Amino acid sequence: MSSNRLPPALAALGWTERCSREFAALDLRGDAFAPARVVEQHRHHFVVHDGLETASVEMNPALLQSLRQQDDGLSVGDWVVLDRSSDPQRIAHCLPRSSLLVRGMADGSRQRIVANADCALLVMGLDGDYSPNRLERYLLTVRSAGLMPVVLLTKPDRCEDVDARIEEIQRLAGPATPVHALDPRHDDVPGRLAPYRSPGTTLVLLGSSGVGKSTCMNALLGVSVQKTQATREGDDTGKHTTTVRSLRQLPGGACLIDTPGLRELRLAGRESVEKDAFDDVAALAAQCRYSDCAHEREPGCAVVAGLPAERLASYRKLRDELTALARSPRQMAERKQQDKQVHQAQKRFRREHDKRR
Ligand SMILES: Nc1nc2c(ncn2[C@@H]2O[C@H](COP(=O)(O)OP(=O)(O)OP(=O)(O)O)[C@@H](O)[C@H]2O)c(=O)[nH]1
Ligand SMILES: [Zn+2]
Repeated sequence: MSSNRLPPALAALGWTERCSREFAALDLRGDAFAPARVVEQHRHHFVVHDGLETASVEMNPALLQSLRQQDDGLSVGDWVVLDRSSDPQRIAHCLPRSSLLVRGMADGSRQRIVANADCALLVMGLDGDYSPNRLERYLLTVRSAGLMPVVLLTKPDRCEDVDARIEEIQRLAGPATPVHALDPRHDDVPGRLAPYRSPGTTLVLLGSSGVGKSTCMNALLGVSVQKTQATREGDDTGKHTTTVRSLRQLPGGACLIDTPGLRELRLAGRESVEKDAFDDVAALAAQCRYSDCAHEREPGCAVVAGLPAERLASYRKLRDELTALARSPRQMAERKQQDKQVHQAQKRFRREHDKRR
C-alpha cells in the first residue's frame, strides 16, 4: 500500500505503511477485525481509537496470556486489532512496535511508558527542577528506545541566566539534539515545535510534575481553556494536573502523548551508555592507550584526561548503574531465558534443515 492510499482516518492517528504490512502479515480473514490505537490505559481496560470513534475495551484472554508470558502488555500508543465478532468487542492482537519507551522499577521490573512514539519532548523547568544529571538519564532512556529527543526548557522567567543554561544543556545533549527555552504560557509553542510535529508523527511529553507539560499540550491543541492551575508562590512543583497517559490528535496531523510527571527515571538495563548519551566518551575512548580501558586509573586514559570532571562523574554513575543492573538476579534470569529460547530455535531450525536434505 503506498502512502497516499493509507486509510486517512488511521493515518491521522499515526498509522504508517509499516503498520499496514504488519496488519497484513497477521493474515486475518473476514471483516470482523479492525485496527485501532490505544489512546488511554486504565487498570482494567483500554480506550482505543479506530480513526472514527473511541471505545472502552479489554484484551481477549489469549492475547492477555501470550503477552504475560513474554512479560509484556499493552501501553498507550500501541496499535492493536479489535475482534468485533465477540460481544463485547475485544483486543485480539498487538502489532509489532516501532519503538517502546520503558523505565526500570525499584523491584527490578520494567514499566512500559509509551509505544510507537517517534519523538520525546523532554520538558525541564529552569527553576528548581533544573538538573543536567536527570536530563542525561532521560536522553539515555529515550535514545536507547529509538526516539528522537527534543529538550524544552520551561520557566525561563524563573532563571537569571537562560543563555548559559541553554549552552550547558546543548553541550551535554550534543549538537544533533534541539534545545529550546520557552514559556509555554505565552510563547508560540506550535510554531517552535513545528519541525517535530509533521503529519503521522507521534510525540511524547516527558518530565517532572509541574514543569509545564499540560501547558505545552494545551498550546499545541490550540485550546485556551487552561486545565492547568496557578503555581503556588514559592513552590516550583505547581499543582498536579495529569493523572493518566493519553494520546491526542493535534491540529496538523501529529499525535501527542501526555504523561503524568515521573518522580524518578530508573534505567531499564538495556541502554548503551556510550552510544546513547555519551558519544564524547566513545570518541575519546578511541584514543585511550589500552583498548579495554575502564576509564578509571589506567595510564594514558584519554577519557579521564579530556572529559570535564562533572561529565566524567555522571558518565561513571550511569555506567556503573547499568553494570549493576546487568548483574541483578532478575536480568540474569531473563538472559538465561532468552539464551534458552535462541538455543531451542536453533535446534528446531537444524532439525528442519536436516529433514529437508
Ligand atoms: N512561571 C512560569 N510558570 C509556568 C511556565 N510554564 C508553565 N507554568 C505553570 O506551571 C504550572 C504547572 O504547569 P503544568 O502544565 O500543569 O505542568 P505539568 O508538567 O503538566 O504537571 P503534571 O500534570 O503534574 O505532570 C502551571 O501553573 C503553569 O501555568 C513558565 O514558563 N513559567
Ligand atoms: Zn580510558
